[in-house]
Amino acid sequence: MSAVHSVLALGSNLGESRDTLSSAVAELADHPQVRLSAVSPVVRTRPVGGPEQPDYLNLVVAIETDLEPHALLAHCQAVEARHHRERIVRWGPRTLDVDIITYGDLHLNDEDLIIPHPRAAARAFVLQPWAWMEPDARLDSVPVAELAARAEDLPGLEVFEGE
Ligand SMILES: Nc1ncnc2c1ncn2[C@@H]1O[C@H](COP(=O)(O)OP(=O)(O)OP(=O)(O)O)[C@@H](O)[C@H]1O
Ligand SMILES: Nc1nc2c(c(=O)[nH]1)N=C(CO)CN2
Repeated sequence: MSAVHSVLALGSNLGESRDTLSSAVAELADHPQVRLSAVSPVVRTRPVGGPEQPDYLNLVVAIETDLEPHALLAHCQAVEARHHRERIVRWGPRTLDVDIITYGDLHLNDEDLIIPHPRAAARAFVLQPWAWMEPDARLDSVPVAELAARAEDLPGLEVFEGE
């Protein structure tokens, strides 16, 4: 089977977020069945949902992978765990969050894994860095740049590094 193109979104708003994101990208790529193909600029974003909490740093990456979706989720969660990710409050602050946004054209709705990520289409903190990384990208056939322009959290987003 040929490798599948997948987009992952990373976020951090506790600890040394910039360093955490850099090591997380390296750790995601450090797998025999994962090849990193692109990394977006880093953006600083206002928290969407949840309690009052610090701003986030967010980025997205594109990978080519032979891992099947649940194995990829397990790999993402192992990387989160290495950064002492704890889930205390829904949408609350975290040292590291890694979400699977797309996995080829797959649509999946399992108890523990929904692809495309169900909230990605409304989140500028995912869509804008993705559109910068892959200007022709589409999510369910809608251009990602268009979705980003419509997202309510776009005004709070600024480039932190890389553009
Ligand atoms: N596409 C996906 N990527 C990552 N996790 C997913 C996905 N779909 C479902 N999940 C499930 O969501 C669970 C909760 O994830 P998590 O605690 O990271 O949510 P969250 O980051 O607080 O909120 P959100 O899902 O809105 O980003 C995970 O344990 C995982 O099983
Ligand atoms: N700005 C921003 N807001 C969020 C984020 C995030 O990564 N960035 N992640 C969330 C849960 O996944 C909830 N809210």
